[in-house]
Amino acid sequence: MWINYLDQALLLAALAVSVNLLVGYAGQVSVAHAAFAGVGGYAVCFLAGLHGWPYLASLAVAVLVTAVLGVLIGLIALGLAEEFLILMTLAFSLGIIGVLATFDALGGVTGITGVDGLRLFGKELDTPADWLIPSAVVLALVFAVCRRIGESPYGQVLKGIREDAVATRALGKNTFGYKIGIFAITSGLTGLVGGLYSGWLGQATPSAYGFPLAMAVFAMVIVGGNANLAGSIAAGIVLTMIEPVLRQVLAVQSTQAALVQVVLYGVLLLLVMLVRPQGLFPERARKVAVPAPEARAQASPRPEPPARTPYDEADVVLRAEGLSKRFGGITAAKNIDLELRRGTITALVGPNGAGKTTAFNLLTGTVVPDTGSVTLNGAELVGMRPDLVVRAGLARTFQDVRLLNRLTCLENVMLAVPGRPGERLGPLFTPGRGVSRADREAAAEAMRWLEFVGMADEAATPADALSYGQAKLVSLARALATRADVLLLDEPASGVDAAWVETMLAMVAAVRDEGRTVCLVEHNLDVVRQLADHTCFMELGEITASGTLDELTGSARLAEAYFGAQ
Ligand SMILES: Nc1ncnc2c1ncn2[C@@H]1O[C@H](COP(=O)(O)OP(=O)(O)OP(=O)(O)O)[C@@H](O)[C@H]1O
Repeated sequence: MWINYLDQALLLAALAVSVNLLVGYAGQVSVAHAAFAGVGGYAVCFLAGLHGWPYLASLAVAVLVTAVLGVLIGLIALGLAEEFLILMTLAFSLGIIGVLATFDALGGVTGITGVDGLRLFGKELDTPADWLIPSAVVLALVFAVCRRIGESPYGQVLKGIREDAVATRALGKNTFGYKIGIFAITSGLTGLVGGLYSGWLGQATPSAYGFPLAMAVFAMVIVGGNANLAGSIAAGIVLTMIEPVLRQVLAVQSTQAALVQVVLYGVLLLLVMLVRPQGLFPERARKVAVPAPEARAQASPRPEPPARTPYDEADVVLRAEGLSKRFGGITAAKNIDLELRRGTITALVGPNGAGKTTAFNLLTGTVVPDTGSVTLNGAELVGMRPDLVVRAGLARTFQDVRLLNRLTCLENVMLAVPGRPGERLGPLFTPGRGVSRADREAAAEAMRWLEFVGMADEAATPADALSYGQAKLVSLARALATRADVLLLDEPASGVDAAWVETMLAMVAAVRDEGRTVCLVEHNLDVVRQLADHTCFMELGEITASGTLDELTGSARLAEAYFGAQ
């Protein structure tokens, strides 16, 4: 009796672990995963139960079918905002269960029942005790896979997506690809668990995989703690055991016990969300070790700054021609021509709403222009995904900083370091030390950029504990760590307290002295005067004047329209 419940607890815990990888790490809330488990369960009962397939082969099909289903549904649902994702996956979950219940071959509304005689490795799975080891092995396997992914550079990218998908994409990550990938992996894992669950139940029925199961799994994830896989196991086992304890220990009737269990799930969920929204166990923060000073020194020493070339003689690195963008009736960008020259700083100035941030969005591919072209070292960027634009060598910072709050400063910057093998699944599951070695090197490189901006002492500090000025410096380090040649800095000094402005100015000048090309949007003309080699004036989406700041401020029209008010 108790062993039977333990089997169930282990399998539900495995479901909770896989859903936690999706919800807790990647922040993608899916209600469809209980239904994916149902697809796995039906696949096994249909193939092994009704058609005599070997159990292992039918489990493999269950994993494959649910992973493919995950990709298909992910492609439709994951482009949506998070609140719509919940609704969309709820709709898919109802649809999947509804479709399964319509096929006569799958037993219609009663499902496939009376499945027995399943065998694994020659052993018949008959009694609850027979299911204990397969259930424990599946839980261990799901835990190992989810932990490997979650606590790796891949998992760091997932957490980045959870914190701020736009900022993570601006660090060169294909966020949509990662979302599809993790949706498919967790779907496949739930399909596997469903295959075991239905085998253990001896049936696959629409009611077993409906909304109550989805809620039970959510309760386990939330009570156990987001991104805490061990917490999900503990919560999975404890919550599943409520019903048997009510029945066996407190002698509550079985139908009442099931009802009380559902009510308790609800109460627990409410309590946890009100009192401890992060779950009973906090997020299991992966400790990225702060590199020792020797390790940092070895990480690609900075080359001597090249001698500076006068602005007019410097090569054009980035050229925008005829960029235009309308949003409904608003012309946010009109025929913008812009040249950024190697090793120089260009400033974009102009009144609020002039289109400066839009210009950055158009250059980086965040917004697709209606017309025009952008070339970086001769290569066309228009039409390229924003993460590929970063990889091509054009990175940006944001006016509102957009650090990944629950990640440390070091993790924020590490995430920008390109080419980490642990961000791909293949190397993660290949034996060898390549992933951890590359990770140590990335940490040393990230540390070098934190040192560069004077933030090395805050490496282990979560980003949300920084002052605004510190956060802007870390965001600069993060842009530098992308190794992009051209940096677009959106108001690097705005909102920064006086104590940090000088540091920020020195940093931006140092970035130029390294030979990188900078374009900055800035309202503070003192900052522009100190930094910019060239200034473009924007109004109503157009660049209407350019030259040195003194030339622009000398224009009577501009002085009256804008500079006079400064
Ligand atoms: N996604 C969008 N949808 C609709 N309108 C937009 C969008 N993005 C920008 N705009 C509009 O385009 C115009 C230019 O905005 P933008 O933010 O680029 O100006 P800005 O010069 O950066 O302003 P600020 O100095 O205040 O940051 C504004 O009228 C703005 O409302």
